[in-house]
Amino acid sequence: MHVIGRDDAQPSTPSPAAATPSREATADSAETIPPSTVRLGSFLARDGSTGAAVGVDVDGPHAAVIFGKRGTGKSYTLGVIAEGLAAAEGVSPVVVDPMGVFGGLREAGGRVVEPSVPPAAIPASAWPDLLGLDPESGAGSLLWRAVADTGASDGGTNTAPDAETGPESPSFEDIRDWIDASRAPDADRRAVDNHLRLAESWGVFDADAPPVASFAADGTPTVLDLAGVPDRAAAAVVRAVARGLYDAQVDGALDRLPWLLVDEAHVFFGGVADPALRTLLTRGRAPGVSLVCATQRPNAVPSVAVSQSDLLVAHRLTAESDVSRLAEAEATYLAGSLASRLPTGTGEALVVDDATETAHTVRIRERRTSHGGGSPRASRTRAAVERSGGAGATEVEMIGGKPPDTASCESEVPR
Ligand SMILES: Nc1ncnc2c1ncn2[C@@H]1O[C@H](COP(=O)(O)OP(=O)(O)OP(=O)(O)O)[C@@H](O)[C@H]1O
Repeated sequence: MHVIGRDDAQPSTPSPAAATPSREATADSAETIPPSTVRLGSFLARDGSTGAAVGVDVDGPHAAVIFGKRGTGKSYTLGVIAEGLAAAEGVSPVVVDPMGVFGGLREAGGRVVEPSVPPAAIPASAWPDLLGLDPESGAGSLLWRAVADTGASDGGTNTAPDAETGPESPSFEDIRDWIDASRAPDADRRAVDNHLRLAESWGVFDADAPPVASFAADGTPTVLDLAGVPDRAAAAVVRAVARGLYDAQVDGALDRLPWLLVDEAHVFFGGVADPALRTLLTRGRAPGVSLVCATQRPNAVPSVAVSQSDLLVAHRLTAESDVSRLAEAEATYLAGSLASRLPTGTGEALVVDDATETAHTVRIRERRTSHGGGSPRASRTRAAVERSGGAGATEVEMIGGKPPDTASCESEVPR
């Protein structure tokens, strides 16, 4: 098997896990999978035939991006990697699932949780931005001071959560009490109260929630189900989890290497989660935290996501701006443009490997667990099949993830 992300000429120091054969090997007896390797697929030749198996190294930490226009297989590929991580030793995958399409990972022993995080997991300085308040306004600075003084962390620079107990987190009630006792103008206090009620309504904060490192504590693949959760609330969870995993790993609180896999990653850059994701991209590999970001909008993720990634998986892209982001990955060792080498079929991808300084076309393997994504088809709804008398239909199902939830729209600040 050709292993991407591992330079065999300069092998990394083998971890204890490296000596253990992957559980994937027993799941797929037709092929022996080297230890600490996730099977990705097979080389794809120009004539459409497939060649030798291709795997991804998971012995060491990596930063990876998966690009592709809608329906080309990004989420599916992210799921393939998650499945492989679920079978590998010494790693703890955590999947951010904004569309509710990774529930099938239960079949690989995973758990799906509706995550809640302690308010302290978001630094006081980020709260005004999170709730849409100008930090320099009266209300914004009041909120900042209230969260800071009631004990929220400073973003993890010196109050990394303990894996067992975590830091003491203020509750919304504590923050409100502080504001009530302050001598701030009534208008500011009312504004902050309204915004706090909005944050409470998201249902993602809980002062008694376990520290976020617990999502990666025991190696069980964890899917953070954020379907139907407003974007800003989901971003708060991603910020808390990305930073929490980083801090826990720096503190040596985890006994496995955490992997954070983020689907629809463009939603999380540019908002409150942005600094934590950038930290993982630029500094995550030193302590051993991996990040995999999948997006259909490469132009909406920062350049640093491409420049810091040692692994790039590109499915079909057509938009000029997205293709130009891909061009940023064109290293001197790659002959010609990446865009001209992009495959066109669903589940096919160009894989650029910085470790071996090569690019290959790969057919991504099929999932062993069910995939919840895909495009709903009117022609395959129950109504359409019943009308046609069921002709040609072997199974009546709605293909796709969770239906859009009206609750997912950002609600207005309650008045
Ligand atoms: N490697 C593959 N092998 C077999 N089928 C695949 C593969 N990749 C994708 N598919 C098929 O293509 C469909 C679309 O894939 P996927 O849901 O990953 O698209 P996507 O690029 O994430 O799209 P979106 O942006 O809409 O989420 C899947 O439901 C699956 O049926």
